[in-house]
Amino acid sequence: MVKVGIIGGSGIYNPSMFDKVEEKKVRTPFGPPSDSYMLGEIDGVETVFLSRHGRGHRYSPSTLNYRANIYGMKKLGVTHVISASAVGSLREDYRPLDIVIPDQVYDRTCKRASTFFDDIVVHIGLADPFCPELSRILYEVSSKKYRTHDKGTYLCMEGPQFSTKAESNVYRKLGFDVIGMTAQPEAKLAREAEMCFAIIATVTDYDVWHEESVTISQVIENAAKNEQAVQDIIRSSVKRLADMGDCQCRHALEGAITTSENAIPASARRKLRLLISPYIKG
Ligand SMILES: CSC[C@H]1O[C@H](OP(=O)(O)O)[C@H](O)[C@@H]1O
Ligand SMILES: Nc1ncnc2[nH]cnc12
Repeated sequence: MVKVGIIGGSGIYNPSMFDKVEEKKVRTPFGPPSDSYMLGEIDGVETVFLSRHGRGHRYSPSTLNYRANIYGMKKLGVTHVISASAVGSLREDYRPLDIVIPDQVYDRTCKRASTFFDDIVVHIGLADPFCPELSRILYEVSSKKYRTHDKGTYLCMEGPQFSTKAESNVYRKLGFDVIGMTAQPEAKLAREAEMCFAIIATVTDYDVWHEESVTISQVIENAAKNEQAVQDIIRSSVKRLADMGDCQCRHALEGAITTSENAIPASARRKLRLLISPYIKG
């Protein structure tokens, strides 16, 4: 059974693409998520929405609780997560208001808890950090109506300040395509939680290699201009996800739990049961 989670980023705070909405608070062993989850459905498929930064945009990319947000999705039975994100462009041909479905990410964050597994040792594979199948569906749906790029490397910076011109130019020279502040550790955690995860990125600006400066009002204004497009892409993709077959992402922990079963403390078993129970007896 498919259940689709949607994480709304800057400029996307409401699940107005849902048919009916019920609000649910979720408790997690990692603390509180950014907000309540909104439960609903799209064309008969169960859906869950969470505002990444919380209502009123209360949490910055460095302070928001990624572990709680992703754990909450897992606890609600979500199998596929679509993240909506605002990004700056690092190349001329990825223009403001274009849509990008990134296929790679380069992690430059340094202040964030980026694994569920502090109490046991788990090494998952992350060579392809975004689910290729989910990304393909998002691209196919989006490109029918909107100017869409099917790949790109997302440079995830710590923030919350925007880049300097020197940094922006270095990122371009290194071949990165778009820049944002939230793709990691979200993608890592979704993989650890064995959920398919992909990003619909809206280009809001050309970052500072091209412009004199980037301002938050410019980002929010352009993200809001594309809100209807993002909601439309999600609505049209959900039905197709219901037909998506099994996927490697859903088995990411197979063979990845390195700590011997008999060395896993009872407290860790309790805390991590939701994530590791298919692989651990008792
Ligand atoms: C609001 S300006 C910078 C902010 O926007 C993006 O957030 P999100 O990915 O949640 O749309 C970017 O990553 C920064 O966090
Ligand atoms: N230029 C930029 N840098 C970092 N994050 C962003 N989000 C949107 N535009 C951005």
